[in-house]
Amino acid sequence: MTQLTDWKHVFKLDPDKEISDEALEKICESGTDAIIVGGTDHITLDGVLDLLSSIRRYSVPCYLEVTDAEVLTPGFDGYLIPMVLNSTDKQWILGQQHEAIKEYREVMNWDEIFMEGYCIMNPDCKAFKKTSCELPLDEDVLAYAYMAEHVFHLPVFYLEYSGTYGSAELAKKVKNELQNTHFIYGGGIQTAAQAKEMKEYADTIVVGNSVYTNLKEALKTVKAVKQ
Ligand SMILES: CC(C)=CCC/C(C)=C/CC/C(C)=C/CC/C(C)=C/CC/C(C)=C/CC/C(C)=C/CC/C(C)=C/COP(=O)(O)OP(=O)(O)O
Ligand SMILES: O=P(O)(O)OC[C@@H](O)CO
Ligand SMILES: [Mg+2]
Repeated sequence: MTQLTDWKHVFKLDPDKEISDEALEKICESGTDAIIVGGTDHITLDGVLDLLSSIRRYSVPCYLEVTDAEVLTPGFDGYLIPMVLNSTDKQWILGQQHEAIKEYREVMNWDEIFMEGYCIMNPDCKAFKKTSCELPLDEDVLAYAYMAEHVFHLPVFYLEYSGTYGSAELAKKVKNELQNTHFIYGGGIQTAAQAKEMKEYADTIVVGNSVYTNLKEALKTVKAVKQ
């Protein structure tokens, strides 16, 4: 199975959104490196389990991005745990994680768990509002990337523009800041050209909403970064 550090392209599917069997087949058979199941709002255990069982018809690796401890469930190939570095509220950096660790530490297998240092850059997205983020300047983002690698030794730094296409110039600067921490970019990728541009700098690009709005174009992003 492809390791997270080898991922070039992933699709992120939201258990709160409808997807047809036909669309799911195209996504899972697209050649993407993995599917991440995750979202910010209305994430229920039933929704997560339904999506997991549909994805399990295919061989693509499937990871859960844990945004609510209530939906933690076995059966995924791996678990991604966000820490929102530009949140102004400690609960989204360490607090929720701390509470969950008290409950789950006995069953935590660190070979399949990856902490993600998030920097959320779109003030209009749900995750930015929910986690009371402040919009960082470029120099702040670079300092967060530096902290992710050298202070917290996080396996992943995630530059998140959910819902809007971000700055490739900033992504380039972030890449230059990271040597060991894996760099994920996500947000607003709708076309092959955008996927290619961000993949110049990010180790992995994530395509989310556009699978629900223009699947045909979204599928082209896979080939664009794998050539
Ligand atoms: C039982 C079992 C199998 C256990 C396995 C062991 C295990 C994995 C234990 C984990 C324990 C642990 C530390 C859990 C953490 C729990 C937790 C709730 C952490 C907080 C995470 C967090 C900071 C969430 C905030 C929201 C956030 C950052 C979401 C990230 C995803 C994101 C930005 C989505 C984009 O928004 P989207 O929803 O797509 O927006 P649209 O709908 O507008 O598109
Ligand atoms: O939905 P989009 O904007 O593609 O963003 C993907 C992902 O980074 C969301 O967490
Ligand atoms: Mg989404």
